[in-house]
Amino acid sequence: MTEAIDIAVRFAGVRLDRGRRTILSGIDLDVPRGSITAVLGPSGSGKSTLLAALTGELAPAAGTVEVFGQPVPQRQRALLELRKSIGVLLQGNGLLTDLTAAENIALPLRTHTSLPRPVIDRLVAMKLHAVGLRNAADLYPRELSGGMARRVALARAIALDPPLMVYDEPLTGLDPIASGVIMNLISELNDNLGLTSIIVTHHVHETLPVADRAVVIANGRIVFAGTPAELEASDDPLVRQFLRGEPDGPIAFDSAARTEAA
Ligand SMILES: Nc1ncnc2c1ncn2[C@@H]1O[C@H](COP(=O)(O)OP(=O)(O)OP(=O)(O)O)[C@@H](O)[C@H]1O
Repeated sequence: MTEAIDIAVRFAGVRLDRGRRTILSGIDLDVPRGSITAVLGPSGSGKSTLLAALTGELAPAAGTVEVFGQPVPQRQRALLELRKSIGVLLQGNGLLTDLTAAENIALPLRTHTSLPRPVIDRLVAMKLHAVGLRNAADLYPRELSGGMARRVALARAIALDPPLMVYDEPLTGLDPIASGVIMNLISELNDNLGLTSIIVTHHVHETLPVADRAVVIANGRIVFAGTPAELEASDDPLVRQFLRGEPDGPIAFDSAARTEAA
């Protein structure tokens, strides 16, 4: 087996700019196939920007981003193909309010496949089962708790059986019990379906237990990459400041983040 086959996502010498501003630079990162990688960092550090490069929303100003050995394409058609292999769970869930849970999950199947209705119904039932919501098929988003809605969004994200899952702040707005359920599901789905998962979050303590690898972003670069145990043991002042959530230290919080926190 070649090395490329074992690597699901590779960033090599990547610089990411927003307008004239460089948000991240010198990004070298390998995400092993089958792993769960937690991407951690303070608000405004560039975690979502990193994801945008992975899904092709933002082209790197320098370096290369590869998904399953292929450079993330710039051309729209090739990009749409790539995106079918990446399941994305966004903070806001993005469920359509006038569709039931089952109809929301069926949407990507209807849009991207020509499978007959009974097959789609079957697949939707399987996805609902996978997230533990077999009985919620006919409920509308307004009838779901926050944790249930997140699970429906997760079922929709895996509808097309993408080999790579990307989670952007999957715990936002959830109480500790619902958070535990979601983290367990992310971990179970990764193992049972043979996925690779990248979780962008500032919920360090909830995420590290299910992660194989952790990456910390701060001050425009990767300041740590290793196992969760290595992260906990790190004596790097930047890492310690982030883990302890201290406002003062070597991490320079940008003004946008400061305004948000105020
Ligand atoms: N579309 C955009 N146009 C211009 N600047 C942007 C855009 N998106 C993000 N930024 C800026 O890039 C920086 C990094 O933002 P990003 O959202 O990637 O950080 P983050 O670590 O995901 O933050 P959070 O944890 O708050 O979601 C911020 O200073 C932000 O203001």
